[in-house]
Amino acid sequence: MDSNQDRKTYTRRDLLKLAGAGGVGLLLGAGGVGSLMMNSKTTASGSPGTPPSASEDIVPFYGKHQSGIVTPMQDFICMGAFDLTTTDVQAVRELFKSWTEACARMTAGQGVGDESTNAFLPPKDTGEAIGLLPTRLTFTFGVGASFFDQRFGLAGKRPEALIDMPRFKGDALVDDWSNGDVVVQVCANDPQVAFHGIRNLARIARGKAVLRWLQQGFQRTGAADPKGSTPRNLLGFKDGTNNPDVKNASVADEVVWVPPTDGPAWMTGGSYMVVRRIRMRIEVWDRTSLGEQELTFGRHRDSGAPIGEKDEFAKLDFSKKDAKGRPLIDPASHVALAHMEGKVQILRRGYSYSNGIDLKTGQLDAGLLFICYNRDPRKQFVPMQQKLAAQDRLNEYIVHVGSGLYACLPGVGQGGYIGDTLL
Ligand SMILES: C=CC1=C(C)c2cc3[nH]c(cc4nc(cc5[nH]c(cc1n2)c(C)c5CCC(=O)O)C(CCC(=O)O)=C4C)c(C)c3C=C
Ligand SMILES: [Fe+2]
Repeated sequence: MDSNQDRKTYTRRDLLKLAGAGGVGLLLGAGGVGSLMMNSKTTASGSPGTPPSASEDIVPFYGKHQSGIVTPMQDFICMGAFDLTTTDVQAVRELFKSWTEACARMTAGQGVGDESTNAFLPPKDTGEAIGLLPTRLTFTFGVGASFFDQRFGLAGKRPEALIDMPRFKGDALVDDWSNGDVVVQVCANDPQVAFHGIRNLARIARGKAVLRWLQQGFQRTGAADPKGSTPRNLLGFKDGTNNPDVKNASVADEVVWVPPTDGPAWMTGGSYMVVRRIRMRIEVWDRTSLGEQELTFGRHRDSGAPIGEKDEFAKLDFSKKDAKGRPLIDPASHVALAHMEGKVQILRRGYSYSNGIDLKTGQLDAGLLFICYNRDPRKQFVPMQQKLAAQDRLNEYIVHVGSGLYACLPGVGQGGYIGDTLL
């Protein structure tokens, strides 16, 4: 590494401005952003005790609702479920307090805990996010049905909507990839920042909780698609086109947030998160004709438009017929069924995953980490999935292998902690 001679000192804000203008590449040689940031006046983000980085990289952790639900999707996810190993509810409360503190710091671009200077102790922060911006890091916590079993004396507080998920036709669920006492969805625009988030939560949990399952996921990055068009799933189709517009608060209230009238009171402002790990039979799909693929979804692959239309956002009109009088959008297509006659909506927030290959078959182990939020899964996700599981043309190409339903806690106020309305 060269010396600091002749190096102009840039603030983080300077750097972000240049990045926005596309100037960083011109300004920096192979030493790149990291070296410049480490030598700049501001200490590297991620090192304990440093000031927060530029606001555009921060999604506030504290608020009425948890972030990571209606806030815009980031490019990467690292999601895991923990099983509690303690049976002491006070220890769970302490864990949730420690997690809150760590999340508030990490989302603000700081490391976990105070700076570690004792060479004889392991550092408090694991270090892989030192020098990295928080890249809109969010943490979203939920508790599963097992959180309300006899261990913590919370059985009376289990929400009625937190049902045991029914078995759906075709399910091939693996227990190791399902359920869990506490789920944490960690999203960021950098995979290492997201991984650092969940890794440090697991570290803090030592002696109180262990990871039961973990799944990383991705979508196209902002760098590859600066316009931010609808991302494509691994079957090549635009996925998310007809998601409800939750920027509109009344839509979010209708579809996502638990109102006081639904109860229990501690869930007001929370939501229910459904996770389905859905493996895709990619090799079969890749041998399927374009016509069949489009028939399966009810949309054109390249434009994302409903069959017979040109515009991705054209209204789905199931009454339209072709020259032979057959519906343009097949009634057994994915969108025709998932549309639920326009009466039921969910907020989808899924990511593609790729876990290498299945060593037994040599086939790709890849698919969709399907995540959705809804106000009451008994009225939204469950009837929708029942219909899809029974009739969807897409079922030929997918299999559900993991599942979880979680009560997503309300947001945390300053000075509060995750789950403080429940614990
Ligand atoms: C039970 C809910 C749903 C599951 C499970 C699900 C799996 C799944 N979906 C795709 C790809 C697409 N889904 C699309 C639309 C769509 N999907 C659901 C629900 C589930 N999908 C809904 C509610 C909708 C919107 C229906 C509407 O009213 O228009 C689309 C089309 C584009 C879009 O609107 O997003 C695609 C593509 C896959 C690959 C998959 C399982 C692997
Ligand atoms: Fe779908």
